[in-house]
Amino acid sequence: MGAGKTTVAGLLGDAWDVPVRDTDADIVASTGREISDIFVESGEDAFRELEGAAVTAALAEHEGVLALGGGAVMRESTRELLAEAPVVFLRVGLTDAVKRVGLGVGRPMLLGNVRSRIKTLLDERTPVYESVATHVVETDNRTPDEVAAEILELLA
Ligand SMILES: Nc1ncnc2c1ncn2[C@@H]1O[C@H](COP(=O)(O)OP(=O)(O)OP(=O)(O)O)[C@@H](O)[C@H]1O
Ligand SMILES: O=C(O)C1=C[C@@H](O)[C@@H](O)[C@H](O)C1
Ligand SMILES: [Mg+2]
Repeated sequence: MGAGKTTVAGLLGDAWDVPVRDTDADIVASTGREISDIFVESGEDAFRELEGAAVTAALAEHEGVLALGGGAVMRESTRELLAEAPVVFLRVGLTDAVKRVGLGVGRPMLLGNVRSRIKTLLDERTPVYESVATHVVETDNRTPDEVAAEILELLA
């Protein structure tokens, strides 16, 4: 969270002139509920089921750029589906992530102490992100435009 997946996906879509999808936005659109409401009302497991279905649908239907939710690749079936595609891991360090998410509003996985929650998630997830990625791009101290420019070069 705060790596810039949604932001950078939009820039790549503009640069390549291709459609962009975002699994978080797809879940909100298909359920008519905000992500934080899904977590509160139905729990994380229910959200992860919806997310798995959203990734499956997007990878089947969509040609363009797909931004995933920050926890999507923790699901094995999602990792398997992604094996067919170039996958860019936008790396963000703790300090920049904390600055970018602010109080973490609308990000239920950050409830409590935002800094400590981000540290825990980064520690748990970084090895998984690295295992799924075909490309790793550093985002600390770089603007979204600079990040997108590197990806355009990597995937040219
Ligand atoms: N490289 C960057 N430098 C500074 N701010 C950034 C950068 N990338 C994104 N941001 C800002 O950080 C915030 C979070 O970005 P964004 O929503 O794109 O992250 P995300 O990875 O999609 O997060 P989530 O996993 O919660 O969906 C936004 O306010 C965005 O403008
Ligand atoms: O990192 C996570 O687990 C999440 C990231 C967001 O993109 C949303 O998918 C949701 O807030 C959960
Ligand atoms: Mg996002």
